[in-house]
Amino acid sequence: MRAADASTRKRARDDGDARASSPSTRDEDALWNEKFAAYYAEQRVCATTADHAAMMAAFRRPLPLTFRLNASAALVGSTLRRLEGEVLPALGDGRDAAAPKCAEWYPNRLAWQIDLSQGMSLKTSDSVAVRGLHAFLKTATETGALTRQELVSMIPPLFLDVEPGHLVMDMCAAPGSKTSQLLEMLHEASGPSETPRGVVVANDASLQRANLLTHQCKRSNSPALIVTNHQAQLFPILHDAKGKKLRFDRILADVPCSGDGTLRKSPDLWRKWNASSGVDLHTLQLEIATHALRLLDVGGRLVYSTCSLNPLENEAVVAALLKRAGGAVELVDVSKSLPKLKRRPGMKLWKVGDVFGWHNSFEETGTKRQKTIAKTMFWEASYEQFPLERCVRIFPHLDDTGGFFITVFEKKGELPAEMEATPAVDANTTYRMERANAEWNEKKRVAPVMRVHDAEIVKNIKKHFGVKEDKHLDLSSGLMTRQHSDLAGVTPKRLYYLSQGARDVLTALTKNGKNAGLQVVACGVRAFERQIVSNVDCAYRITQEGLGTVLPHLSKQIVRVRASELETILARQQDESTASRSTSRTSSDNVPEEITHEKSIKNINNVSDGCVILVPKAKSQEHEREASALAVACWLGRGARGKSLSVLASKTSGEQLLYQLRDCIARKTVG
Ligand SMILES: C[S@@+](CC[C@H](N)C(=O)[O-])C[C@H]1O[C@@H](n2cnc3c(N)ncnc32)[C@H](O)[C@@H]1O
Repeated sequence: MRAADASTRKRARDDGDARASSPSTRDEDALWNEKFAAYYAEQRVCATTADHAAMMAAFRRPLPLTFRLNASAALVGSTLRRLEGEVLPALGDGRDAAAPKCAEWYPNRLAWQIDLSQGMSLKTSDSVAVRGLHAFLKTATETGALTRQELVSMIPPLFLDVEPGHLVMDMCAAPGSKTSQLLEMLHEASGPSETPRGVVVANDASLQRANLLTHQCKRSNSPALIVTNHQAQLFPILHDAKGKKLRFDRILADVPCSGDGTLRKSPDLWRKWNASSGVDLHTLQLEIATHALRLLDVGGRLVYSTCSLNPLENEAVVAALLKRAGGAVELVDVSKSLPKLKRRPGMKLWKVGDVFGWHNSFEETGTKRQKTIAKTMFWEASYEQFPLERCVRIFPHLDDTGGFFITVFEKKGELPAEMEATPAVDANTTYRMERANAEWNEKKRVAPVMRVHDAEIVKNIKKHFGVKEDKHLDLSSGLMTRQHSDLAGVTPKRLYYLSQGARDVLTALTKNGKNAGLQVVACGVRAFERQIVSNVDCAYRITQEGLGTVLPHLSKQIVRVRASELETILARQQDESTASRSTSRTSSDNVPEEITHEKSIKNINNVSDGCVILVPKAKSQEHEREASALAVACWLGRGARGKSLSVLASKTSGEQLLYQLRDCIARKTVG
């Protein structure tokens, strides 16, 4: 056992004591826990006393505001220009914030860090620049262009190396910041006009948190998302119709943990932390990681991560897993990935301690304590063979972040039989899992898991919108609903589109060909919505959320308009005063008043009433993608004032689209 060096610990605290120089808005005395400092000095998570002191000092400083722009958003360029050109320069004089920093290790300048002056509230600040930042963050977040996320939390998905066809599982996913990042990666890798073949299954044991995740990830408008509610360590083993195991290519196990790396964000932890914090979850973490390896395909990657510093939740879990797997998995050396990320290697040696003190071995630990202390927590000589230095440790003083731990595994072969054996499940749970589909997915109707059986519904949509199907869009098998569409007289309210991978998971079975009992909270993207109007020959309209998926496949009901015409329509939705209505119209006016150019008039006369998609004219072929990303779903109807167009997108989406349209007009990419 290593001797605790009291003087080292004292120095660590003294060197790290930032209280004298800190502003007084936070209760600085509350930002310290002697036992925490001593525990980690003894564990030697930092190699030197000075490093330990720097870590402790950094933990006492508030965390900067951080966010990430969505890389797969077609107009990410315009969001970045707005950020770098308007929002950040306004903060420029240093009064409200230190100079904003772009995280250099994150691809394409998409991750940012802003250190607001202490005590400054985004919402209620007196500063116009800070309120401008708040408004930007709010709109961009609501429209899915941006995610507020801690920098360290952005690392695990980057190490997963996701490809478009991958079946991806996020085992402990709520509230979902990493899930949305994974979805973005799946879409970005697929290309602009293609639906990814793969899926991200986002699971969480808490139904309440799974619902929160659904809400967060709705902004991704992705047909490749399934949200489930299972204990990750009991997630059903899935099989296809031929009885072959359906395994995942990529798995993220961002497991529940003591969270002591988040002290900067959650100062309450200073008071709550004790030496048993890292002990309580070790066994669950190991069970979740073990099951992750069962669900993973050979050749696949598992990323295990925690926001804890504690080796009992980190290296001890990794080493026990490697031992169990007996050579079937290896640690991936990611030292060359994200080269600008400041990191430290994993620990090769650790100790087991809790509120009762340090324990030399499992056998020496009293029976009372053995209830919480597990054998797998203890370091063993056989672990020397494992390259645990390949684990990645992030400390708050390295790059002004929280603390974090990440490990990347690759499955090289089948697991040993005793590890492969599905965890013992009691009869109640088996019964519940078998009944789950009926209970969850039909009676409660919480998720759109029923196929649209009525072929007429699909045929009608395809005909009305001139849908050209291919491997990226297959409405006949990809549309799902919450209601049985095969019952007489039922026209489901909403139709959701699911990627091929999402459908494969949703229809998967148990080994014996029974219903796999997936408890599905949400899935797919809402693509069509019922809107029955007497003179319109299709009972469904396209939603703005679904446009990204279906637009590349439509040949009818698309209207090319001038960018200025679309600008007027969107400005009117925002009640902009310049967009005033003309008063001289009558019901005989056959063209909406915003459509004034000859060619646009011809185009709008070529579509039938009902749902139409307005797309601004691209200035050249190379700007077609930008123009398509500005497409707006509208309703073309007739009222007392003649023909009119109303925007179907929400007002917030309209605001973002209007900003992006104006950006494209200024850059002359649409006209
Ligand atoms: C560290 S948080 C995950 C954060 C998330 N990955 C993100 O980036 O937003 C851990 C999550 O695990 C969930 N959880 C706890 N026990 C679980 C279990 N046995 N199986 C699955 N999820 C569990 C919690 O509800 C919590 O949402």
